[in-house]
Amino acid sequence: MLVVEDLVKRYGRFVAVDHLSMIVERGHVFGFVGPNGAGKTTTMRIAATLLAPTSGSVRVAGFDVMEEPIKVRRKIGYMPDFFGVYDNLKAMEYLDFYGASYGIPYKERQKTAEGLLDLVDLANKRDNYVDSLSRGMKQRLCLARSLMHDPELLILDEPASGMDPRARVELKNILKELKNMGKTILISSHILSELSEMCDSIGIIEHGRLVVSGDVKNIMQTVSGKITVKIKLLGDIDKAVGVLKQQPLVSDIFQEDDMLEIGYKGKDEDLWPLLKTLVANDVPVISFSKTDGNLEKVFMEVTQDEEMV
Ligand SMILES: Nc1ncnc2c1ncn2[C@@H]1O[C@H](COP(=O)(O)OP(=O)(O)OP(=O)(O)O)[C@@H](O)[C@H]1O
Repeated sequence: MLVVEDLVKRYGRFVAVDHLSMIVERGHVFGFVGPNGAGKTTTMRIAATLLAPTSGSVRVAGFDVMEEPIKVRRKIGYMPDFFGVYDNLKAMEYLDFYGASYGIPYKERQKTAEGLLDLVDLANKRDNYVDSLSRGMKQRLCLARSLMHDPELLILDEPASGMDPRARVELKNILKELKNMGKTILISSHILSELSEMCDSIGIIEHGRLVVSGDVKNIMQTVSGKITVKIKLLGDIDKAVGVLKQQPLVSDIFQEDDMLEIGYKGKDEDLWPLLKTLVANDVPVISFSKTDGNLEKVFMEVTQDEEMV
């Protein structure tokens, strides 16, 4: 759905995006993560046809952003990180205004706007002035605005920034619904944990370069080279630790009460022999499960800027 190839953007001599290539598959939610100034907004603005690249290409649904920007704009819904709203309009009028600018007939855009106000949970604010809405509500309205022309690809630049925890959960639910509706979503954040649960794949960007990208689980395994296994025990922790220490594929062992968390350098199919060994040694295992590990650790491993998570 979105193909970025060898993209470069320079501001004078400063390189903001440095030979970046990535692919966002149709129907996927792709998390674009990186510290402040990494080049996320620049990349997204180029994909949204608002900024010209220095070199390289970006294609949306097969259309090049430089060669066919109008066609690209029909395909995308863009929510910028900073946006203005027209304060003398009511929520419904605001969406209607955007619908009209896309040339959507009156009846159709009224129906679409009502549906979108429902989706972003603002139906009860349809006749309130935009100016009077809270920041989180304005953000949701802006998301609804970007959906008025039923785009296939949503480009959301830090949509959760400044939202309180409740608003973030609500945003996650809205994005889930949009994914179920078949939308492709490119969403950025400098907070990895915000994205890890809702994304199919992520790309980590630093200094304009894509440091790592792909399926969330694969990334964690590739980068850290190990999987994490949680083992719950009915006592006899020392015995379990003793047995685990003798296993060559076990790299680290952390203990928390009756739970052990281990780093395991094997593959999925190497896990059952480990469980078998524990049980054969009379270790009282009551649960044994592979977890997704800690994405934050991966983020810190592949980037150098300590302040970002
Ligand atoms: N118009 C501009 N002129 C000069 N430099 C710019 C311009 N726009 C962005 N930059 C620089 O390019 C780099 C990338 O900026 P960008 O906004 O793309 O980063 P970001 O990853 O979106 O960061 P943030 O999370 O802070 O929004 C930054 O160092 C920024 O200062």
